[in-house]
Amino acid sequence: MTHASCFAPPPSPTPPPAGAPCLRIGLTGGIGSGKSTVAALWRREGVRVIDLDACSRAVLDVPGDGVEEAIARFGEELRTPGGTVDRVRMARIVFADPGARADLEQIVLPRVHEAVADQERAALKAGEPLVVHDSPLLLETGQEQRYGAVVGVLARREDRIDRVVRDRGRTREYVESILAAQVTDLERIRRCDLLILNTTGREVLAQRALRMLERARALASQRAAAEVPRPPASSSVGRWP
Ligand SMILES: CC(C)(COP(=O)(O)OP(=O)(O)OC[C@H]1O[C@@H](n2cnc3c(N)ncnc32)[C@H](O)[C@@H]1O)[C@@H](O)C(=O)NCCC(=O)NCCS
Ligand SMILES: Nc1ncnc2c1ncn2[C@@H]1O[C@H](COP(=O)(O)OP(=O)(O)OP(=O)(O)O)[C@@H](O)[C@H]1O
Repeated sequence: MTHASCFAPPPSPTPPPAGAPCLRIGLTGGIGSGKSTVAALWRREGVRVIDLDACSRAVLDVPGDGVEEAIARFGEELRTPGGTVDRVRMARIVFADPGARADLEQIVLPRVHEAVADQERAALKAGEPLVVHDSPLLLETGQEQRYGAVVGVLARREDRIDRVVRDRGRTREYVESILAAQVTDLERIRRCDLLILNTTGREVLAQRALRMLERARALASQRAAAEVPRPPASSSVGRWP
């Protein structure tokens, strides 16, 4: 697994630093699972959500040192006329080659980490009681111990493929190449504290998302109050509703 080396978790368990937002919840899920939809619903409830995919996109979509490092590694032919990185070509390269993907992660993930830390500081300054990380690679990068609760979103493989093809105009092959780079659903079930099943329509998803927000908040509060570290993955099996 290449992710961990460039996005190494801090020593665990990590108590929040003095004055830090007291609760931190992780929201994760594979491509097209509905994680951003859940994040949007939580935002509408007034929760501060930090979007790690957005932080990641900002590295390659804004001309600057991240773009230059990526171009130096992958070649001038990936530079767009606007001076950013051609994401479609980059996706073709890195989702076909784990070594290339590891190189890109070495460039992007430390910058994502910095952007997240900045946003956490802003949340702290604003006195937010809760921060959610919408973090697609939370499990792949072994970050569970940083969170009071980890919520996973699951959906059927075929629904996920159909939705990304339909809503983002990408090919089935693109989605499948990304699915192969992410942890399996079984692994998500094993390692998340709570799961949201996105297996029907948007209305049901909205109800489940709101219910799960309260459960996650309660679990994180409970652990914080008891100063109980998050248990290792094996003991979270079977804890989903
Ligand atoms: C390869 C890139 C340019 C492709 O861009 P594109 O616009 O096609 O995809 P987008 O970023 O919207 O991601 C699409 C899906 O792939 C997932 N994904 C992105 N990077 C990775 C990765 N390294 N491993 C597994 N899944 C990934 C995303 O979570 C999302 O579900 C881009 O995904 C990227 O820069 N990835 C490396 C940085 C990274 O690991 N980001 C993950 C979030 S911190
Ligand atoms: N229950 C649902 N019914 C219909 N469409 C849905 C449902 N849930 C999500 N979608 C749609 O499926 C697509 C994927 O959802 P979303 O963007 O929330 O997934 P994601 O997990 O954030 O994906 P990614 O990690 O690739 O960004 C979106 O276009 C979203 O509007």
